[in-house]
Amino acid sequence: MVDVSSSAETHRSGFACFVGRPNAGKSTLTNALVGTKVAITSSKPQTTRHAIRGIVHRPDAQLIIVDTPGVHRPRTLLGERLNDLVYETWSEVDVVGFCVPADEKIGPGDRYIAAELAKVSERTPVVGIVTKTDLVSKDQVAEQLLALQEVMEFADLVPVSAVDEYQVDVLSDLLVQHLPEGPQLYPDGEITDEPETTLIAELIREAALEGVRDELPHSLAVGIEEMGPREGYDNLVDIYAVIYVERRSQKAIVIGRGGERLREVGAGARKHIQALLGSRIYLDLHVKIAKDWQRDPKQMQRLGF
Ligand SMILES: Nc1nc2c(ncn2[C@@H]2O[C@H](COP(=O)(O)OP(=O)(O)OP(=O)(O)O)[C@@H](O)[C@H]2O)c(=O)[nH]1
Repeated sequence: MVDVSSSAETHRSGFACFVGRPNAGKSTLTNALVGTKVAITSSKPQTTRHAIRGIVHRPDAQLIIVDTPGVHRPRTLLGERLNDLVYETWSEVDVVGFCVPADEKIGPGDRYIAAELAKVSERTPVVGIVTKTDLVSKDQVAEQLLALQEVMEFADLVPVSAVDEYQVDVLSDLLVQHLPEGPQLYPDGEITDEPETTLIAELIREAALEGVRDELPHSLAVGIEEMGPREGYDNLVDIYAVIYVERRSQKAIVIGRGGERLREVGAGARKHIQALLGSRIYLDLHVKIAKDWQRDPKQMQRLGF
C-alpha cells in the first residue's frame, strides 16, 4: 500500500504511462486527467522517442504522462513481441496504468500485456484501470474488476469513466501517491518546444540534491552543455552536463568518496531522463566550481536563470 499519511506540504513529481490494447481509452483518459486548463502539445523534438502526452498540474504534485514507444500503437501490441525499450520505459516510470475497457471481455491481448507487465511490477507499481464504466451497469463494472484482478497483481484497482469524469480524480490521487517527493518539473501552462533541456537539468539537479539538500541549499545549478543523438546509433542520446557549485567543499560533497556519490547522482538522473526521452542515454556529468555564479548575470544566463 502507498503512504497516504504524509504531510499536506509534500510535493511529488514523476512519470506515468498507460498501457492497454488499442481502443482501451488511454488517450481519452490522459486528456481527462490533464484537463482542458493546461493544453498540452506533444513536445517531440528529435531526441524524443516518445512524446509527453500530458502533464497533470496539481498543487501537491506534477504528474508527467509519457508514451510507451511501440505499445500505444495499434497492432504492434498483439502481433509483435515487445521490444526492450518498452520494458525500459516501464521500469523507468514511477507508475504504470493498465487500462481495460469495461465493455469488452478481458482477452488474450490483455493477458499478454499483463504477463509482460508482471515482469516489471516488482520495480514499478501497476495500477489496474477499468475504463469506460459509463457504457455498462454497475454489476458489470464489478465483474470486470474481479476479472482484472485475476490477471495479475496490482498495486491498486480503480474503475473510471473519462466521458463522465467518474473517478478521474481518484485515479489522479492514486497515481500521484506512487510518485517520489520532488519539485514541479515543468512550469504551469503550456509546454513550449524549449524545455526539454531545462527539464533534464532539473532532473539532474534533483538527483544531485538527494540526501544533501541541507548542505547544498541553493548553491547548485546544472547546465546542459551538449545533447544529441549519437551518430550510427538508433536509440542513444548523449548528454553532457555540468553541475555547478560555489565552493570546493560543495564539490567534494557532490562527488563523494572516490566519486561514489556522483555515480549515484548519474544513475538516479539517468532513470528519469530515459523515462522522459524514451531512449537510452549516455550521461556525462562533471562538477565545476563557478564562484558566486548566483551573483554573476552572465553565468546566470548560461545556466538558464
Ligand atoms: N463511452 C466512453 N467511451 C470512451 C471512454 N474513453 C474512451 N472512449 C472511446 O473509446 C475509443 C478509444 O479511445 P482512445 O482514448 O482513443 O483509446 P486508446 O487506448 O488511446 O486507443 P489507441 O490509441 O488505439 O491505443 C474512442 O472512441 C473514445 O471516444 C469513456 O470513458 N466512455
